[in-house]
Amino acid sequence: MIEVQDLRKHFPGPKGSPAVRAVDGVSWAAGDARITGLLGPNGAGKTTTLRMLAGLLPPDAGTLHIDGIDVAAQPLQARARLGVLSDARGLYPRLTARENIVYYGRLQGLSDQAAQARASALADQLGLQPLMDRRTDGFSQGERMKTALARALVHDPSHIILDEPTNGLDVVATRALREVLRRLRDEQGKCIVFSSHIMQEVERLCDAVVVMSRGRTVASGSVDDLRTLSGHTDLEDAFVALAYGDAP
Ligand SMILES: Nc1ncnc2c1ncn2[C@@H]1O[C@H](COP(=O)(O)OP(=O)(O)OP(=O)(O)O)[C@@H](O)[C@H]1O
Repeated sequence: MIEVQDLRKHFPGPKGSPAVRAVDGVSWAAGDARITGLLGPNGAGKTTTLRMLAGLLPPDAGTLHIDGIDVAAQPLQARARLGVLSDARGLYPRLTARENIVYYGRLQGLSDQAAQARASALADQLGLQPLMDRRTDGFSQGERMKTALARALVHDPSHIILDEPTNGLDVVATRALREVLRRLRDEQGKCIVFSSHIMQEVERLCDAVVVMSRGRTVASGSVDDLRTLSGHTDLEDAFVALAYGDAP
């Protein structure tokens, strides 16, 4: 389970301007064996929230817990339970897909043998086999995403966070990713959180949705709860009403 409580992060604004309130009082919880969507328009604070959860950025205030472990107080223990697929993907272009995955496994404390075995198992699971011994330089967006996902899963984390994972993916790759995430939820009980700005995408996959806007949590619940809360049956209308208030 992931719990985020009254999280805040401000960045200094350009000279003479007020600080950017990237995250300004965000609270939510994501349960095990569930897929939770962090839904918000551009600049809502989703990436900043996920970066703090991953221990990559210190919060100004608030707390983050993974299975009750305080990310600030015990970052290594928290990190061990977390698989992170960042927006940037961050693969080493001169290494093959296999080497990228194994290297990360080694960083996570796996033996070489265990990391190699995990890489092969994940390659089967994600349909990566034909790519495993190619350098990732020149990989397509979908190939990069699959490799980065395998790398995020190499240490078999119980929690997985994904920042806009379908960015740049075609419809087939998007469907394949959805299927993988469903299997991780249903067969392995993983706690999965992913960010998106597309309501329809969240509807197809998520058990629970947290709507963020301007650095705050503005609504949370099931997709049906959000429809009821906003008074709109059309999902796009519901999202616009919740995220932008009275905007068109
Ligand atoms: N390092 C930084 N320095 C200054 N401002 C930042 C920094 N990182 C993020 N911001 C600002 O914080 C706000 C929230 O950004 P964030 O990337 O978290 O939003 P997001 O919801 O992930 O948006 P998107 O969907 O466009 O990726 C934005 O206004 C952004 O410009």
